[in-house]
Formats: sequence, C-alpha cells, structure tokens
Amino acid sequence: MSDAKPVLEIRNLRGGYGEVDILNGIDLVLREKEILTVAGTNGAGKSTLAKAIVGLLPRVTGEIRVDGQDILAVPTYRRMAHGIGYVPQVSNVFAALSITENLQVVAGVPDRKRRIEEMFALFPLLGERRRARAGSLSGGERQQLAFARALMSRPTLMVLDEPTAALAPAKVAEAFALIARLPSLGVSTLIVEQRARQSLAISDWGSILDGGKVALEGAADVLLADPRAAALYLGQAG
Ligand SMILES: Nc1ncnc2c1ncn2[C@@H]1O[C@H](COP(=O)(O)OP(=O)(O)OP(=O)(O)O)[C@@H](O)[C@H]1O
Repeated sequence: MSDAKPVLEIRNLRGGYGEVDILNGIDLVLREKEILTVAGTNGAGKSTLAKAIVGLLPRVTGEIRVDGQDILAVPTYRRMAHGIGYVPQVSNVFAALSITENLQVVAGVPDRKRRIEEMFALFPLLGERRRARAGSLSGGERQQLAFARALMSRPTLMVLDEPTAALAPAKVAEAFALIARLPSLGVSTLIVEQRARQSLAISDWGSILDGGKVALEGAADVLLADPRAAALYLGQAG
C-alpha cells in the first residue's frame, strides 16, 4: 500500500436494484492522485459499484467514505459538493447544446467563466469548436466533452464507467492517455473497465470483481503479471 491519503474508502458495500444483491460486500481503497481499475467478468457488478458511489443505486448498505466522510446517505445531486465527478457510460453530454453550453449548465461551479477557459486550455479541440453542437462531435470528441463536464466542478475523485466502451478502437489509446493525466490535475480516479489490461497499464491499483465481491486485488503491475488474473479475468495479452 502507498502512504498517500485515502480519498475513497469502501467497506462491506452491499446492495442492488430489486430484492437481489448485486454487490455482496465490497471493500476497496483509492488514495490521493492514484488510479484504481475495477475489472471483472460481465455482470460482476462493476457498473453497479460506480452507480453506488455516485448515489444512483436504489438499495445500498455499508460505508462509502470520501475524504473521510461517509456519504452513503448523501443524495446524488449533493455528492458533487463532496468532490465527486462522474462520467457515465452513455448519455454523458447534451447533444442539442453547444460545447460551451454543455459546460455552462454544470451546476455549482464557482468562477464558471474561468473554469470553462481552463477546460478549453486542457482540451484545445473543444475550445476550437466551442460553438459546435455536441451532437455533431465524434465519439472521441464527445468523450472529451464528458470529461470536461465532469472536471468543471474541480472534483477530487473521478468515477469513470467504462470510458472506452463507446469509442472507435483507434481512439481507445487516446482515452487512456487522457485518463493517465488526471493525477497530475490532482484528481484520484476509479475506472470501471472491460479493457482490463489497458486500464491496469495506466493504473496504480486494481480490484477484480467476481459475483459482486473482490476476487483479486493489488498493485496494477502485479495483477498484470498474475497468472490467475490472466487466466480468469484479463483475457489474452496483447
Ligand atoms: N437497472 C438495473 N436493474 C436491474 N438489474 C440490473 C440493472 N443494471 C444492472 N443490473 C444487473 O446487475 C448485474 C450487474 O450488472 P453491472 O452492469 O454492474 O455489471 P458489470 O460488471 O458492469 O458488467 P458489464 O461488464 O457486462 O457491463 C447484472 O446481472 C445486471 O443484469
């Protein structure tokens, strides 16, 4: 374990959508300016975990601490104030609005004009096309806008739900390169990802879920070299 301060601590997290539990007692820790990949088989509960962290899972028990504060009872719309940014798998931008408008409508951003310019400095392509409708953007550009929207509120914790799922294969490496920059912006990041090898390659830590539980966890490079992880969860190398 590193010595960095924990930003996200999850203890004995259980819950689901209806009667049946999808999360069956998850524990994990994400530390300051680190990246944690949550991988696992289809249906293991990865996206459900992301939803629980941002407050979108209807039934959940256990502990979710952000910067030491238990946020389990905090409603979704107030979790942003606790420093959480979220990029959902789909519907992550407003297609009918321009790029600038997509950034303007993010609630609760102090010094909004300056923050928008900071986003354009970070994503020059968005700045160049600021008046374009989001619906006219490519998948990769749309995703940059989704990231910019999530970063507007200056989060300390980013939750990314399968950030490469909707991208053309040629854009995947670019997306991981973008995520790899988040720690330098002071952001700790939890990535839920099916492309486990590529995601672990830019991560400090990994947790592999199976049946709503953590089946394997550890330093990302150790997991990448672990034959059990390779055989059961990571697929073929390369
Ligand atoms: N809104 C929902 N209502 C009811 N059940 C759901 C809902 N969303 C997901 N589930 C169920 O919860 C289980 C876990 O789904 P989840 O999306 O968390 O898996 P995942 O690990 O992200 O899988 P994948 O990699 O295939 O996206 C699945 O059995 C799924 O059918």
